[in-house]
Amino acid sequence: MPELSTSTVVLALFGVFVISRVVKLVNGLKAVSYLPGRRVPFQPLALPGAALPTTWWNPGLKFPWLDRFTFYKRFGSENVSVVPFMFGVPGIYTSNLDVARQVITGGHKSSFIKPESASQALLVWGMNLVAADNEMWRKHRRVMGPAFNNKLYEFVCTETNKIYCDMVEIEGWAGKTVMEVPVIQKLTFKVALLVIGSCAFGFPFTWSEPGIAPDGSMPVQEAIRIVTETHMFKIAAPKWAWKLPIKWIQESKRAHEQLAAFMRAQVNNRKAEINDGGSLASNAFSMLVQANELESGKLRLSDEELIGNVFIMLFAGHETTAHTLAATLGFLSLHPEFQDEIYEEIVSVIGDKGEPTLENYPMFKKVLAAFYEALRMFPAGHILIREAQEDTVLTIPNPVGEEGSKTIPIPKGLHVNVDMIGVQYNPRYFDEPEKFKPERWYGVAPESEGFTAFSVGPRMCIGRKFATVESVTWLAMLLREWRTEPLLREGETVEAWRARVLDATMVLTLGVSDVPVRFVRRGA
Ligand code: HEM
Repeated sequence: MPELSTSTVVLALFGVFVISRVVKLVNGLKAVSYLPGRRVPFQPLALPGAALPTTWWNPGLKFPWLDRFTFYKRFGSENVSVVPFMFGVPGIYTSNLDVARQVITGGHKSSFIKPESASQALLVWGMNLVAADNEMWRKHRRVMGPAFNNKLYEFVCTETNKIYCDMVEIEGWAGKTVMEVPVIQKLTFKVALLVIGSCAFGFPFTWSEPGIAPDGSMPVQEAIRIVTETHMFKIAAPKWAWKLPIKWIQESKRAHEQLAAFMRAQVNNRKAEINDGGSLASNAFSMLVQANELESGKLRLSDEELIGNVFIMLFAGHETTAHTLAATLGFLSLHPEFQDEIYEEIVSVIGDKGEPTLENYPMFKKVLAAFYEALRMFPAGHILIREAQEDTVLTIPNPVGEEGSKTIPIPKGLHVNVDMIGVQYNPRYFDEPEKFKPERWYGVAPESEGFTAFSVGPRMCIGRKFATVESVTWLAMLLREWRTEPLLREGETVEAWRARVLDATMVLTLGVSDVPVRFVRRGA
């Protein structure tokens, strides 16, 4: 037999590789029923595609944001496919709500679930409502549901008022006429963390930095802050990385361990209190334990699941609310006329000195509209990933102006991703979607499903009212006293500020870039 030269072998292997990639592409195209779209080397939502920057050849994580005006228009459809030929699974991206409803509404009969790869990051503290599917989801929602009630929202309202007053005092705003805040997220993240700390966890957090406890242990407030800030490391780092003698890694490890022990003790304390007939506190943790004690057998959550649900409130509710508040102030800085309308509304509801209450929360229609509009333009939960757990079908409505719909087969394993940015910028639902127009929400009931950025159907965000009560309360307190303006760099125009600042950052959630603002005291 003639000997094969090295170059022949390399060429043959290369040929096999090319053929295998062509086969992968052809299979991918078949899986998405040849829907038009992008053909790319890597799936955008998984490694390595997600880690590489968005370029002409790699969509990356940020493409739904960068292409928000053009992606669906370019392919003439609200449903577009992204098929990788090197690595990853093919997927359909939808900006259509009828299609979204078919995949995200869940329920025990749903053909779609959250893929394991997407839920993994959420399981650090135990199974929870966000990560669960099918029967497991029903079990968690049944226990979590009762904790989200008016007693909790009243507590959110009073705590937010208190946190605002602490902020003014401790940050030294009292008596000042101008306050420059180079990154408003520094404040909004702290507000959101303290509100979740008090109202979800039930710990009395304070605006001033907590010191080290006399026995040298880390205070809970500090542990929660560290755990929140190092969450991505916890998800991504291999076990050995935790042994590295790097100060912040060791600090994070200590924070995780202390918090885990603390939470276990807290579950036991709360159970004992409830079983002894003690009065029920207003925080979500206590109400969750209470609702769970009423369940029995398979319907009862384990201690680990209870803790998983308390933590998921932190991860689902902290960054999302903080970034939306930052975006709201960013947009309002560009719209002084709208701020004046908001100011009049606030004074008409609570006067010059009063504090917002849950009762008057629905009267802050314009404050809420500003928050909802900022959320529409920066939808924090920007991508809802689902995977077909069996062969099924999707009904796809025809383009705007054409009656009817068509049905396409969806094979098991295909990803159908609801592109929330695509939905919120879809002209079918919002006219002039790229414009900040809070008035589009006037007259829409606060509980309406129209605010789709919180998702739709039974799996809609359970923390929606928590987030809006907190945000409206904080904004009402702030905007009654202060006017917000863009904090410009030397020689910068307002248009340049807008282009620099109102851009997105994207990791687990979508946020706005650092927002620099200047607060000017009203009447000064
Ligand atoms: C502006 C703030 C918020 C936004 C934009 C937001 C958005 C969302 C979205 C889009 C979902 C659906 C996710 C999916 O199906 O994959 C969701 C679910 C969820 N959110 Fe929020 N959220 C916010 C605040 C909160 C807060 C404050 C909490 C808790 C205190 C919270 C807790 C949850 C939970 C537990 C779920 C899972 C619900 C289920 O699957 O039944 N969220 N959120």
